[in-house]
Amino acid sequence: MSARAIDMAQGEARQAASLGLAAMPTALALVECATPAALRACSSRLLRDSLGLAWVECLFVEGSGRWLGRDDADVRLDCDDFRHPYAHAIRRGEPLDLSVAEARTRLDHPDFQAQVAALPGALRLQIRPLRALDGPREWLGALALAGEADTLAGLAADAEFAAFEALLCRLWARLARAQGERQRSAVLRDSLAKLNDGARRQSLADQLADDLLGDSAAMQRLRSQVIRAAETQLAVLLQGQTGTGKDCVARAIHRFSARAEGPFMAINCAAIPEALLESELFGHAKGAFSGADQAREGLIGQADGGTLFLDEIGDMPLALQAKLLRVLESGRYRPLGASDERCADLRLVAATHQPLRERIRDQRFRADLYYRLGQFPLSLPPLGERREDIAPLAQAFVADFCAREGRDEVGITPAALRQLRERDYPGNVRELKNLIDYACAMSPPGADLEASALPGEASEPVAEAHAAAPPTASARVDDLRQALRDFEAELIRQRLRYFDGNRALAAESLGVPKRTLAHKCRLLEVDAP
Ligand SMILES: Nc1ncnc2c1ncn2[C@@H]1O[C@H](COP(=O)(O)OP(=O)(O)OP(=O)(O)O)[C@@H](O)[C@H]1O
Repeated sequence: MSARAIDMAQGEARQAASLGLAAMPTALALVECATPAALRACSSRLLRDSLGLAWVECLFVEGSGRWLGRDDADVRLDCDDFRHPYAHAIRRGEPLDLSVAEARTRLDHPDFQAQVAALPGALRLQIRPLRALDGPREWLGALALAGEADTLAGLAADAEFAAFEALLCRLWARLARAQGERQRSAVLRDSLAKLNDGARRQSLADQLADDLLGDSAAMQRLRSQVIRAAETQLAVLLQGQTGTGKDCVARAIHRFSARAEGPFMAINCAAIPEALLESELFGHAKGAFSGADQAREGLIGQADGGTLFLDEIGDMPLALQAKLLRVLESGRYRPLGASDERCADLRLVAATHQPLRERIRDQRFRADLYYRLGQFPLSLPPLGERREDIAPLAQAFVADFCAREGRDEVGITPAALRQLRERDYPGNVRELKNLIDYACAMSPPGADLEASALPGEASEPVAEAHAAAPPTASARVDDLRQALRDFEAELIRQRLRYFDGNRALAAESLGVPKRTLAHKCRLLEVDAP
C-alpha cells in the first residue's frame, strides 16, 4: 500500500472512530443516571435538544402494570383506557403516529389533552412503547415525542436513535430491577428487624415470667407491656388492687430498662407522716428545721440516673403533688432550706390502688399530675379475674416456702387446689402467698398441702364485724367521714384482737401492707391489744 493510501486509510479510520465516539457523551449522560426517574428526565432532555423536538415526555408503567405515570405530575393514565394514545401504543406493542390535531379530536382523555394543549396542531406526535430487552421483557413505559413530520418519520430508520432507545431500555430495566431489589431488601430488612424486635421482646417477657408468674392472657399481656414500658423513659402509673404485684412490676420496669445499673429508690407515700414525706423526697439542707443538724439527700437526689418508685401516690398531700409535678416537668428540685436548685435525671414509676379519677373529682389529687404520671398507664388485673393463675402461683409459693425453710419440696392435693381456686382474694396475690405460707407451716414436712391446712376465708372476721354492729347503727350516722374512720378503727382493732396483736397477720388478712396498717393505727389512734 502506498504512503498516501495508508494516510487515507488512517484518516478514514480516525474519522470513523471519532464518529462513533461522538455518541459517547450522550451514552455517558444516560449511564450516569442513578435512578429510573433521573434516566427518564435525562433521555427526554437529550432527545429534545439533539432532535430539535417541540415536546418530549417519558412516562413509566407502574409496578403492577395497570397504569402509566408521569414523574413531574400526579397523573395516572390507565393502560386499558383507550382515550389516550399510550394505551393504544402499549397494546399494539409498536410506535403510534398521529397529528396533534387528530389527537385533539380523537383522544379525549383529560390528562392527555392537558399534555398536548399547548402544542401547535400542525406538529405530529409519536408514541413509542418501551419494554425491557432482556429478562422478563416487562413494559417500562412510553416515549411521547412531538415535532416536525420529517424528523419523526426518520426515526424508524435511524440506527443511532435505535441504539439510544436500546441503551435507554437496558439501563432503565437494570435500574428499575435494582431499585425493586433495594426496596424488597429494605422491606425484608424492616420485617427482619421487626421480627428480631418481637423475638427479643418475647424473650425478655419470658425472663420476666420467672418473677411475675401467671400464664393467663392478662398476665402475658401485662408482661409484654412491662417490657415495652421499660424500653421508654416515660413515667409509668401502675393501677391495681392491693397485692396485685405493683411493687414487683415497678422493680421489673427498672431491671429491664436502660437504667438497670442505676439506683432504684422506693417510698410508700401512705406510710410516711405528711410532715416527713417532703424531706424524705426532696432532702434538706443543714439547719433547715430543728433537728436537721446535717444536710441530707432526699430520694429524688438518690434516684439520679435510676428509677424513683412512689407507692400509694394517691395519698400524697396536695402541696407535695405540686412540687413533684415541677420535678417531673423541669427535672429540677430544691431540698428543704437549700438556696440552690439541683437536677435529677430519673424515671418515675408511681402506683396506687385508689381510683385517682375519683380523687381528682374530690379535688384531692391534681389532674395535671395524674396525666403527667400516666404517660404509660398500666393496669394490674385482680387475681379473681385470672383464676387460672391461682394453681401455678400456689405451687410456686409452696416451692418458695420449702426452699426458704430447707424442706423437701411438696405438692398440693387436688382438694386443696380446688379450695384455693374457689376462694375470694381481696388481698390478691399477697393474700394467696400468705395463705400458702401459713398452710405450709401448719403441714408436716414432706407431706403434700391438704385442704384441711388452709385457714377459713379471710373475709369471715369482716362479716363478724358487720354482724356485730347493731342494725340501727347506720341510722345514727350524721358524719360519714367520722363514721368511716370509726368503722375502720373498729375493724382494725377487731382484727388485731383476732390475731393476738400480730400486726403482720392482721395486715395480711386485710390485704394491706404492714406499713400501711401501722400508719393507719397511728392515724386512727388504734393501740395493739
Ligand atoms: N404475678 C406475681 N407472681 C409472683 N408473685 C407475685 C405476683 N404478683 C404479686 N406477687 C407477690 O405478691 C406480694 C404482693 O405484691 P406487691 O407488693 O408487688 O403488690 P402491690 O400491688 O404492690 O401491693 P400494695 O398495693 O398493697 O402495695 C409480693 O410478695 C409479690 O412478690
